[in-house]
Amino acid sequence: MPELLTIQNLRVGHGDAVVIPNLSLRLDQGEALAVLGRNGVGKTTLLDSIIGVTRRFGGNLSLAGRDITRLTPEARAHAGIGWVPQERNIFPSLTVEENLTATARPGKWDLPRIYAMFPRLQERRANMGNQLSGGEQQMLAVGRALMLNPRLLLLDEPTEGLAPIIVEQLLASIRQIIRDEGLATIIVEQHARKILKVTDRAVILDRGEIVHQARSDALLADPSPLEQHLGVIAKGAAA
Ligand SMILES: Nc1ncnc2c1ncn2[C@@H]1O[C@H](COP(=O)(O)OP(=O)(O)OP(=O)(O)O)[C@@H](O)[C@H]1O
Repeated sequence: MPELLTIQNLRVGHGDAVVIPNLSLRLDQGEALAVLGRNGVGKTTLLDSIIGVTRRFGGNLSLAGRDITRLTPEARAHAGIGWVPQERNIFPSLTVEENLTATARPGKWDLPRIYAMFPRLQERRANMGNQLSGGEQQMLAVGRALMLNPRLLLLDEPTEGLAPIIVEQLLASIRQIIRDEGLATIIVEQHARKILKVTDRAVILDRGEIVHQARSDALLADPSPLEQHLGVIAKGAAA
């Protein structure tokens, strides 16, 4: 598969603090990557650096062969990076449908497809953003990112704070986006074992560095690196 995202010797952080000292990573077209690690190791900072909202001290990024290192977040979105932030950032005073269409761009992901994937959003299409449950907000955040018709989708802890049945529904939708639609995706997730069933490959971060990388099926077959690097988190997520 041709290369989609290439990160070379990236050094980023916030203010004067370097969170990721020197990270290189490659994602192929259509590939799904899980980013795992304990709290505070820099997973969100990695996603933030791909959308361009961190302070960069060095290194570069390219998307489908185009250098995006110096592009603004808006220009990166235009270049094809869709982002679902941890906070979801739903527009509270817009309806579900307005949230979906406000930033949409033409392509195969349109309202009928989003509603087919998330029938609940169609039922709630006239409700305001601030009238939604956590699960509905997360579906809306994913739907809105897809409506940008991105070539790369970034998901930051999509299942955080959701009830177990909603987590399963959302993971099924994410699996469909990855497996059936072939959309290249990077997912930060605390439910390590659940997300490994959806992704092709995983990296484990510790203090801003990749300390382990493997195919997801290999990590599921031998989860000892999860236990070594994630400790109680991996065990807690085993169910
Ligand atoms: N906007 C910010 N300003 C200053 N420091 C920040 C900011 N965002 C994150 N940090 C710091 O950067 C480090 C990495 O945080 P980050 O959120 O990337 O980790 P994480 O692995 O995503 O953790 P979590 O699972 O808790 O979200 C932490 O020490 C955090 O306090």
